[in-house]
Amino acid sequence: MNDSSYILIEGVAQRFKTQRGEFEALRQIDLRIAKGEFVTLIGHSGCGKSTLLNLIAGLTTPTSGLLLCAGREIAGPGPERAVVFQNHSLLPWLTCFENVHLGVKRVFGAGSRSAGAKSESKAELAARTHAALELVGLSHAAQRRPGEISGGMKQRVGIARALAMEPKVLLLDEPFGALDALTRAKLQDELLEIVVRTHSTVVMVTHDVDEAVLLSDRIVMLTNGPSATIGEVLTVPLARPRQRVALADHPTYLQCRKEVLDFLYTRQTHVHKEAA
Ligand SMILES: Nc1ncnc2c1ncn2[C@@H]1O[C@H](COP(=O)(O)OP(=O)(O)OP(=O)(O)O)[C@@H](O)[C@H]1O
Repeated sequence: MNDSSYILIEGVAQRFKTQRGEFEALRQIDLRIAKGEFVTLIGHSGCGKSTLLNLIAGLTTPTSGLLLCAGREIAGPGPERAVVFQNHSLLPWLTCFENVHLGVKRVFGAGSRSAGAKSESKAELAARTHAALELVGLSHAAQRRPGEISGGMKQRVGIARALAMEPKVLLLDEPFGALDALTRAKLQDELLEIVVRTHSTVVMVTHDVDEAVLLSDRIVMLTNGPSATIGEVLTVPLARPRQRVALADHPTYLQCRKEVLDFLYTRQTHVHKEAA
């Protein structure tokens, strides 16, 4: 393993058994993601973006092919790979603090550390939890429950929970999909800052071309399913830190945007057959 193939995906295919027989969602996926890189997966609805992200998360195993993270086979979920879903999946009866703390305890608490690593004290676990909530600007809402905060705040708690576990890889499945445009823009900006601070490797599923260009080092464009594969990979040569307003009429930004739109709406028109 070297830093340029921190996540290595080779010859991956995913087939599902359905009532109408076997359905091939993904075929021949080959991708190397460097340490610290921000990669987005984009493609039409149902092409297999979440299927690929779930494979990297270790939530599913491929029908064929190989996935490695830091040189080790991905054989299941692991604390080095945290996932944030669109529906933020918080436990409604716990406060924001407790929701984040739960993840922190699982990774750093008593009995959870790998051999040789010392489990942390109660005070240390609480400090980690507070720090994560602060990172996403939610210290003031620590004692509130999910039902008492907005959708954007819930999503920030989900991100705080993932970040608090200090994952090497952050996997985001349309984390801002359910939010209004302004909240979405604010969270994208926060994510940009957090990623710079934490040097995380990020793989993010999105439908949003502007989001992909603004956030990514590379955009992986998937062909339509069934049997989707990687159609094109676009490198976004924009310097960081990136400012959305300054980029809005930047020629490189506009060119990248055009290339992704061309791929999606000229080279991949949306004809998709759902699995049974
Ligand atoms: N467990 C499963 N069994 C059968 N088919 C499945 C299963 N999971 C996903 N599929 C099918 O695989 C294809 C890819 O699904 P996936 O959810 O990965 O797409 P997606 O690109 O993330 O879609 P969207 O953008 O709409 O969220 C779809 O046709 C879906 O119906």
